[in-house]
Amino acid sequence: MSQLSKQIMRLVLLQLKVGEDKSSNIHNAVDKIAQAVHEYKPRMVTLPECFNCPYGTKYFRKYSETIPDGYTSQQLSASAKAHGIYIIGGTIPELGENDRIYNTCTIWDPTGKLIAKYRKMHLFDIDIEGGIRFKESETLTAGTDFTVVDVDGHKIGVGICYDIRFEELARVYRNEGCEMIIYPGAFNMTTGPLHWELLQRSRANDNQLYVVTTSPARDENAEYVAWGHSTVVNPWGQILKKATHSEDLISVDIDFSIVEQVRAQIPTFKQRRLDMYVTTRLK
Ligand SMILES: NC(=O)CC(=O)C(=O)O
Repeated sequence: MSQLSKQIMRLVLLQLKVGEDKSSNIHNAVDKIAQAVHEYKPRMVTLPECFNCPYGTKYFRKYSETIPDGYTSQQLSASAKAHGIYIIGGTIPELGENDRIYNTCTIWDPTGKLIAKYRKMHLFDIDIEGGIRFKESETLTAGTDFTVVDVDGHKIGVGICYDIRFEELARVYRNEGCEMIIYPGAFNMTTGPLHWELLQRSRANDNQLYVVTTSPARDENAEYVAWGHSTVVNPWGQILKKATHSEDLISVDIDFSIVEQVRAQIPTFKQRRLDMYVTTRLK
């Protein structure tokens, strides 16, 4: 598969329609991955949060699967191998140890091997008056591990949706040397217009790295209506590409040399006053 240079990586974001038919959701993802490869020859493809299952607590257990031997994992592994690409496998409800359910992202290398998985660390429990109430913790368990993968010498951190609100997680990834953070995510019609873009640009600017989000497409008839607008933000905090709210496929060439450029020109990381930020004050 094409690799433009060590510094440039072609990425395709797949903003997919998701409905109640699990098999169609999975096969749509597999077909769209093939289409993306045919049209753009990417090195990496990213999928949305909950791409095989509607986003809702009542669905998670029913749609859950073990990783890596469940059907969805097998399909992603086969796609990564057939096309010789990395796949950031959005998320699926994972049936884990002790019958617990996690919201989990799987990451596949071009041989079809599962190189990492990430379980959503901050569960989406909110209650906005006149807006939206959602409580992932009714059915999900929070993850406890950070996930960094190395792709062609570039470190990429993984978070999921609500995780983007926590600057500490992004900072951990920056401290680990990440040049990009990928967040599969499904914001909604209340928080999407308010915060989706703001948070992506904030995390990118705070940490001087690329931020990539991949959302399900909007379905006005679903119980949870996703905001859409999968996005790529560069380390300057500028939006490079943004999808609409419908099913969409966007391709972008990531230039990792920009990371170095921004960090050299605005060296905030080195200028931090770690002597002043006493941890108790941050609590
Ligand atoms: N769905 C999420 O996890 C997060 C979200 O919609 C928000 O933070 O807003």
